[in-house]
Amino acid sequence: MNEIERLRLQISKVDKDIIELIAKRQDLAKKIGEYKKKNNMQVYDHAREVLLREFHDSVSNEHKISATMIARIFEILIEESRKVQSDE
Ligand SMILES: O=C(O)C(=O)C[C@]1(C(=O)O)C=C[C@@H](O)C=C1
Repeated sequence: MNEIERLRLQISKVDKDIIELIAKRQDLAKKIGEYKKKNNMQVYDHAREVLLREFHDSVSNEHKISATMIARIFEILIEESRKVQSDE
């Protein structure tokens, strides 16, 4: 295997980890959705989303990667959580 093949194999493994972690996140969001339903809580929680944004910015900065890029990714993930919770 040459260098680019080795690197591409590593990228595929990382992508698999990312997908598995996204599935785990969605599962947790579903459980939160059930809790919210039982306790008559709204799906959208602005304060929590503000806190998450600060947390994601801080972790992005620690790793010296674009906080804007990470914010865009989490926008999609959190939108999906809200969708999953509203579908229940
Ligand atoms: O923490 C919650 O209350 C969630 O429902 C999870 C989550 C998220 O995906 O992180 C989703 C929707 C809320 O507006 C805030 C956060």
